[in-house]
Amino acid sequence: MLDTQLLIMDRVYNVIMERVNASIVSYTTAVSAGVLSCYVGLKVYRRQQVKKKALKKREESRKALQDVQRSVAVEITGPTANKRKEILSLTLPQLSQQLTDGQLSAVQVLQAFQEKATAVNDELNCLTEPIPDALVRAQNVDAADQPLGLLHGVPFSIKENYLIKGMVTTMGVTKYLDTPADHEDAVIVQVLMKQGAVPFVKTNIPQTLLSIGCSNPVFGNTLNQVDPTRTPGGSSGGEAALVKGGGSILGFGSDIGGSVRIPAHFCGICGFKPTGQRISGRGLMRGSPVQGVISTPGLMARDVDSLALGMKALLVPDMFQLDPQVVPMPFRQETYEDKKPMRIGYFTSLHSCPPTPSMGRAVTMAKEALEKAGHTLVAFDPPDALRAIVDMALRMLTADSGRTFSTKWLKDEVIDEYLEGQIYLWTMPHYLRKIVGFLLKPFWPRVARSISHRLIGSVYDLWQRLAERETYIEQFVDELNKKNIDLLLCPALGMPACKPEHAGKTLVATAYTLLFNLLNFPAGVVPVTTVTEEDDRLLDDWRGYGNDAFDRSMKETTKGAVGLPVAVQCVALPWQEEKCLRLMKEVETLCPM
Ligand SMILES: CCCCCCCC/C=C\CCCCCCCC(=O)NCCS(=O)(=O)O
Repeated sequence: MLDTQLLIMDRVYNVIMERVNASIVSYTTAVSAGVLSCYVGLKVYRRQQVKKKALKKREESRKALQDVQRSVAVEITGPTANKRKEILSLTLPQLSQQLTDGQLSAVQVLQAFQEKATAVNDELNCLTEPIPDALVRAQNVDAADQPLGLLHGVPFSIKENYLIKGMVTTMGVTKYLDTPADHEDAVIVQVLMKQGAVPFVKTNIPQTLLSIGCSNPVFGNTLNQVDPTRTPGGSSGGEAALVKGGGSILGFGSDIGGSVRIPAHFCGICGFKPTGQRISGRGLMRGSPVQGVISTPGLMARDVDSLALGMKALLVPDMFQLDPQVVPMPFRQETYEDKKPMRIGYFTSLHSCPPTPSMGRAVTMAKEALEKAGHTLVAFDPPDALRAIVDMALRMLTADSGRTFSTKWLKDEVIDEYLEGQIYLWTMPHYLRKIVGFLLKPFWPRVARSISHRLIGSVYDLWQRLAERETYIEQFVDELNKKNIDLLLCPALGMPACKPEHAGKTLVATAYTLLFNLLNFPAGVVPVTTVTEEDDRLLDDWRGYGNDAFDRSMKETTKGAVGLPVAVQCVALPWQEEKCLRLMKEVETLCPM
């Protein structure tokens, strides 16, 4: 009897447990499915909200730009239109002279540039927003009893990452759309305004600023006027596109790996980045607070004299007071105007990153012209460039394993279509870098090396890298001294303007610009030629470093670039901005475009 009872109880227990188990499984499945769909739903919802927010801002900025455009519209054939054409054809020194003499008014000049800038924007999408009180500022300049400074009444444009009180600064990231700058304008803007200049528009950038393209989910993609299927470059791409289109006479950007020089070269204008702390970077939002690769503001214009005047206007006591970290050294006009023959080092290629054919040809062209003009050109081979670019610069740029990207800038953001692949390069985990590097090494050693480079794992590691950089700078300077040279002429980049979809795959081309951020030398680019049919033919046999993935992307994007501008790069020793600009001016004079 007891046995039967036990058996029945056992069966009942089993039946109950089976049911309980079954319901636990279905309950757990249901809960997990619920949690998962809530998570996915929330993600999708958040994404939509981010997209909506971005589109709302884009629409607002489009309307604000249209309002400006309407407010300055005039009869195309009337006298005002003719005067505006005349204003737009002047160089910066001519324009500031005529404003100072009272031949032109600040309002008249501002309106000419507002009309042109908005027209260029209709074509290229290079502007982000108009600066709201530009007209009032121009009116105040006109009301002054005497000229206010070197740039009395000159309108200028700034990259989106320059803070302007009351305006948002986003770097193409929507989480910053709700926080307009409440403090003060960037120091550069303050100093230029004290010199009588009028900031009037902000220009487009790539999301996060660490790209050589110019696209972001808030303001969209900017086009290159010379070939709209190509990018104007980055990160100061909107600025270069605007200056090239004639919508601004003086533009300001920032540069940690070439962001002023690359877009200037892609668009066919002049661009200059000084030594870090020669001009103030205070009030600029940065893509990365990296150590050892120096980010600095820079200038863009159609000619070198305009860059020199821009520098002169900045290097004044107002700047040294507003930012005491800036070296208080005024512009040395006599060095810029010096006529003594120069001794210049040159190279047409870095062994670790050979440029596509037009880039080396441009250097040879400028070298021969300089020699003919009486200067001495000496071959120079930058020491250990691959180690400098990969083991020092790239390693320091990715020192935080991409955490600034993934947690600070891009968490819960829509990532720009042209940035997606590149983000992976910054954020790839160390173990994966090692595996990918190991697999690629036998076929593409350079690609393997730049992917699998060791991340910086400790403060000790960081100190070692910073010390290595110091030693490298000394080694580089020693090599220059041995040859008795303090100026360099070299390719502006590894290739002419690329297509936006190739911007992330051709970063290797930045070896030429990044090197001088690592060294912290002043450097600028001047257009000297355009890509020819012959350059395009030579490209067919071009293999670069070893026809690896980097070379193939550079080749693919360079194919068909006939007619695109090609610049050379001029470089000087730290604090020798005036010498660098002098070499740029000489190249510009000897190789007119
Ligand atoms: C010779 C071998 C090369 C190996 C591969 C190197 C790959 C290079 C990878 C990355 C280079 C980073 C360049 C990033 C573009 C920089 C754009 C820029 O300057 N942005 C400005 C940011 S700022 O904070 O406003 O200054």
